[in-house]
Amino acid sequence: MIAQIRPSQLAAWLESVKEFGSPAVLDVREPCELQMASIKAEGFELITIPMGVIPARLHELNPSQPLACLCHHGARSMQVAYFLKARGFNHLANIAGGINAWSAEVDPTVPRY
Ligand SMILES: O=S(=O)([O-])[S-]
Repeated sequence: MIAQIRPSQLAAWLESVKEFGSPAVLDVREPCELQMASIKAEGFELITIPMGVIPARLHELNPSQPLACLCHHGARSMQVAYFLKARGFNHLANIAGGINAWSAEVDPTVPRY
Protein backbone atom coordinates (compact mmCIF):
# COMPACT_ATOMS: atom_id res chain seq x y z
CA MET A 1 0.00 0.00 0.00
CA ILE A 2 1.42 3.37 -1.03
CA ALA A 3 0.50 6.42 1.02
CA GLN A 4 -1.64 8.83 -1.01
CA ILE A 5 -1.06 12.41 0.00
CA ARG A 6 -2.53 15.60 -1.37
CA PRO A 7 -0.03 18.34 -2.24
CA SER A 8 -1.29 20.31 0.75
CA GLN A 9 -0.30 17.37 2.97
CA LEU A 10 3.26 17.09 1.66
CA ALA A 11 4.82 19.26 4.38
CA ALA A 12 3.31 17.06 7.10
CA TRP A 13 4.44 13.90 5.30
CA LEU A 14 7.98 15.26 4.94
CA GLU A 15 8.00 15.97 8.66
CA SER A 16 6.71 12.48 9.48
CA VAL A 17 9.46 10.69 7.53
CA LYS A 18 12.50 12.82 8.23
CA GLU A 19 13.62 10.43 10.98
CA PHE A 20 14.35 7.97 8.15
CA GLY A 21 16.52 10.39 6.18
CA SER A 22 16.35 13.61 4.27
CA PRO A 23 13.26 13.29 2.06
CA ALA A 24 12.90 14.14 -1.61
CA VAL A 25 10.19 14.70 -4.17
CA LEU A 26 10.76 12.50 -7.21
CA ASP A 27 9.25 14.19 -10.26
CA VAL A 28 8.82 11.56 -12.98
CA ARG A 29 7.49 13.83 -15.73
CA GLU A 30 9.17 14.34 -19.11
CA PRO A 31 11.70 17.16 -19.68
CA CYS A 32 9.22 19.11 -21.83
CA GLU A 33 6.72 18.99 -18.95
CA LEU A 34 9.34 20.17 -16.47
CA GLN A 35 9.92 23.16 -18.72
CA MET A 36 6.22 24.01 -18.71
CA ALA A 37 5.79 23.73 -14.95
CA SER A 38 7.93 22.78 -12.00
CA ILE A 39 7.60 22.94 -8.27
CA LYS A 40 10.03 24.85 -6.08
CA ALA A 41 12.14 22.62 -3.87
CA GLU A 42 11.56 24.27 -0.52
CA GLY A 43 12.31 22.08 2.48
CA PHE A 44 13.07 19.01 0.40
CA GLU A 45 15.34 17.79 -2.35
CA LEU A 46 13.83 17.67 -5.86
CA ILE A 47 14.91 14.75 -8.06
CA THR A 48 13.75 14.65 -11.68
CA ILE A 49 13.88 11.36 -13.58
CA PRO A 50 11.30 10.60 -16.32
CA MET A 51 9.26 7.50 -15.60
CA GLY A 52 10.50 5.65 -18.67
CA VAL A 53 14.13 5.76 -17.59
CA ILE A 54 13.67 5.01 -13.88
CA PRO A 55 14.67 1.34 -14.34
CA ALA A 56 17.92 2.32 -16.09
CA ARG A 57 18.67 5.04 -13.52
CA LEU A 58 17.55 3.17 -10.42
CA HIS A 59 21.12 3.24 -9.09
CA GLU A 60 20.79 7.03 -8.72
CA LEU A 61 18.11 6.60 -6.06
CA ASN A 62 18.67 5.62 -2.45
CA PRO A 63 16.15 2.97 -1.25
CA SER A 64 16.25 4.29 2.29
CA GLN A 65 15.55 7.91 1.32
CA PRO A 66 11.90 8.87 1.77
CA LEU A 67 10.46 9.73 -1.65
CA ALA A 68 7.20 11.42 -2.59
CA CYS A 69 6.49 10.72 -6.26
CA LEU A 70 5.03 13.44 -8.48
CA CYS A 71 3.74 13.61 -12.05
CA HIS A 72 1.03 15.56 -13.89
CA HIS A 73 -2.12 14.08 -12.33
CA GLY A 74 -0.80 11.30 -10.11
CA ALA A 75 -1.07 8.24 -12.33
CA ARG A 76 2.51 7.79 -13.56
CA SER A 77 3.90 8.64 -10.13
CA MET A 78 1.69 5.95 -8.62
CA GLN A 79 3.13 3.36 -11.00
CA VAL A 80 6.65 4.50 -10.17
CA ALA A 81 5.93 4.29 -6.44
CA TYR A 82 4.77 0.68 -6.82
CA PHE A 83 7.82 -0.08 -8.97
CA LEU A 84 10.12 1.32 -6.29
CA LYS A 85 8.28 -0.43 -3.48
CA ALA A 86 8.82 -3.76 -5.26
CA ARG A 87 12.53 -2.95 -5.31
CA GLY A 88 12.88 -2.38 -1.61
CA PHE A 89 12.16 1.31 -1.23
CA ASN A 90 10.54 1.70 2.16
CA HIS A 91 9.28 5.22 2.64
CA LEU A 92 7.14 6.18 -0.32
CA ALA A 93 4.17 8.38 -1.01
CA ASN A 94 2.26 9.33 -4.12
CA ILE A 95 1.27 12.95 -4.52
CA ALA A 96 -2.37 12.52 -5.53
CA GLY A 97 -3.48 14.94 -8.22
CA GLY A 98 0.09 15.64 -9.23
CA ILE A 99 1.46 19.02 -10.16
CA ASN A 100 -1.99 20.02 -11.39
CA ALA A 101 -3.29 19.75 -7.83
CA TRP A 102 -0.09 21.34 -6.56
CA SER A 103 -0.95 24.43 -8.58
CA ALA A 104 -4.47 24.47 -7.13
CA GLU A 105 -3.55 23.72 -3.50
CA VAL A 106 -0.01 24.91 -2.83
CA ASP A 107 1.37 27.32 -5.41
CA PRO A 108 -0.93 29.00 -7.96
CA THR A 109 2.12 30.45 -9.74
CA VAL A 110 2.85 26.95 -11.07
CA PRO A 111 1.29 26.90 -14.56
CA ARG A 112 -1.35 24.27 -15.33
CA TYR A 113 -1.14 22.45 -18.63
O1 LIG B 1 0.76 12.36 -15.21
S1 LIG B 1 -0.37 11.47 -15.31
O2 LIG B 1 0.05 10.12 -15.70
O3 LIG B 1 -1.18 11.42 -14.11
S2 LIG B 1 -1.50 12.17 -16.72
